[in-house]
Amino acid sequence: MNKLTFSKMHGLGNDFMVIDGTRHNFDPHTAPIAAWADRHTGIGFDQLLLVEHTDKADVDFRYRIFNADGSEVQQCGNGARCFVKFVAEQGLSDKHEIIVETAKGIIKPRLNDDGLVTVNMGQPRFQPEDLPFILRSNEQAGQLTYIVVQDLDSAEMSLLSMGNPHAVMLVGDVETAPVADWGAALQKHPRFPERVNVGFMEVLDKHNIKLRVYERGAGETQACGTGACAAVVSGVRLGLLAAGEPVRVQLRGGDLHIIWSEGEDVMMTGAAVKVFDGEIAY
Ligand SMILES: N[C@H](CCC[C@H](N)C(=O)O)C(=O)O
Repeated sequence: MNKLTFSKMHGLGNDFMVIDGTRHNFDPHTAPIAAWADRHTGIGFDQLLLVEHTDKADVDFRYRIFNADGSEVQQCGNGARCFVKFVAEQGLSDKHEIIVETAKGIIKPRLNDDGLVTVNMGQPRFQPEDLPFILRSNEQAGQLTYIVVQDLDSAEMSLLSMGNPHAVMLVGDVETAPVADWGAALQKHPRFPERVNVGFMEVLDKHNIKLRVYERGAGETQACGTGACAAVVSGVRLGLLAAGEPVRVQLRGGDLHIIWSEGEDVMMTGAAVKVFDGEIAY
């Protein structure tokens, strides 16, 4: 039997089991992640976050992310804010800003004096191979939007990567948006060989949006950090949101503030909360 200590944390209700892989000999490929993720018979979380050592120069930690279905993915924005708070609370670093290696790039989370966390999420990517998605013969790479056809309906979507893949569509009202059925269908649409996170964005004005996200491998979550970044990038590119100025993203679980302009890194600021510490034998 293995004994494993962990912290339960969340970023705006997007919740995590966080494990210190520098102190535990933890193998994510044999651990029962999907069983632990179950909210009735397990611990209950959207993603499992793993802190690991890295041998890369100028990088403090490696950050690995596993969805509730057990799939390992490239990025998690809400998780990044919890990651830096966990690292500080566990005494793994005394830095306020750490440099973190993920499967698809470097991010820099920073603990602010006001208790919020700001993360440099790096640059968005727009090429088909970045997500990946399959380009149709009548489309060009780097288009602002693409028409994704699902059964007899079609949706005009922005397609981009924040390290993980996102498809963002504009809706008139997030409350009535077809999140459950379109989210589930588009998440596994054949155009996305590694599936995709599906965002439903309602633009209120140049500095405010509402957003719901049906996450790959987890379903609709209370909030999605990379989804909020992808929505703001999409809105700025479409000329609907202010470039280089804070945009307030209202998610089910609370607000994130995102800043982006063409060619720049995406900056995300929001809360990170530790709920409890736990131990599990498996
Ligand atoms: N479901 C995502 C990973 C978690 C992203 C989300 N929780 C965030 O805060 O960015 C994916 O499969 O790419």
